[in-house]
Amino acid sequence: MLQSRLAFIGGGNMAEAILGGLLACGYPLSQCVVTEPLQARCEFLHSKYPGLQVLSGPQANHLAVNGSESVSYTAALVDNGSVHVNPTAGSESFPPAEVVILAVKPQVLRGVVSDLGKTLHQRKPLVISIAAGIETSAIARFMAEGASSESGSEATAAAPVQVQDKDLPPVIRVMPNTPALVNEGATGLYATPDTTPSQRLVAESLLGAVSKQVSWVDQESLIDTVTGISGSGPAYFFLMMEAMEDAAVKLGMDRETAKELTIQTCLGAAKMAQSSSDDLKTLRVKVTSPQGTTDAAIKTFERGGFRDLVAESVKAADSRSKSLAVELCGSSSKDSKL
Ligand SMILES: O=C(O)[C@@H]1CCC=N1
Repeated sequence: MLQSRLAFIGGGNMAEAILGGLLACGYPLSQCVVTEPLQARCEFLHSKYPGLQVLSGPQANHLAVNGSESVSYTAALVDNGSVHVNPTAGSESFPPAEVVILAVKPQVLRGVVSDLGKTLHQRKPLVISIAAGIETSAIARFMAEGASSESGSEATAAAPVQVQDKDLPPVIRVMPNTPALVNEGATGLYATPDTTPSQRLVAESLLGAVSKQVSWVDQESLIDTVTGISGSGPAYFFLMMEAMEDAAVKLGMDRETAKELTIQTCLGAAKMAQSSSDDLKTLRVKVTSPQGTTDAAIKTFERGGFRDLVAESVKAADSRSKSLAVELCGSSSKDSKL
């Protein structure tokens, strides 16, 4: 696998899932740095991944992207006083990041990217965003705001943008899902036209480390649909499993047995769907004997408007992803169909 120097901005669950998957595939720990504002989370990451560079404090993101020589790194620690690092890595220098993975919540992305604007503009790493809803054009705008501002730390909508788009780092927007935590993720990716094939390959192999399915979409608005299907999708299946478990309990089964049978049924159905040459409808019909038990259940689902409800729910997630862009960024990309 390609072994670019990686900076994870944000050390939450998805960052950890990607990092953990990469390390499990043999990606060198020394090529990764994570920034994380919460001290308890830093300590957790330190203890789970001994030797991992975990930076915290106001300069952490800049250090992670810029890298540091041994001397200035130590000086930065002393001068700043609030950058905490894994002591085992404290005496090492580390190079600038070639890939920056934005793994912070969409609500704080603007501040983080704007603050990093000058550094990103100078270093031009490949930027990969996993933030739901935030479009690549908005990320470019935040970088430009930060790169153009005097301090590089103030994000205001009115900041004059002097930096040209062509001078900004390329951005790839991805939507993984939480099964990445168990190496079973499904990820959608969208690359802006200024990314190169080798940058796309880097993104694909990084996300591929924790995803069994990696799919590119050619319109950015389809990332919102990826969110509606696979990003949010695990929750739909958990809801279905909860409902099945509750139904069996109501019929007199103990909860543990109901849970185990439900989970294995879900897993078995998914494995059959994945390995069979039959399409999903054929697989369903094959379980459904005419006038039998499954037929009774499926007819009840259909009468209750199950398909319309699912379509409406996926559309609601897709629409929410699009409206997040407007709420948090004040505008949407050209190809969004709002
Ligand atoms: O619910 C959310 O906003 C995020 C995006 C995809 C999964 N969870």
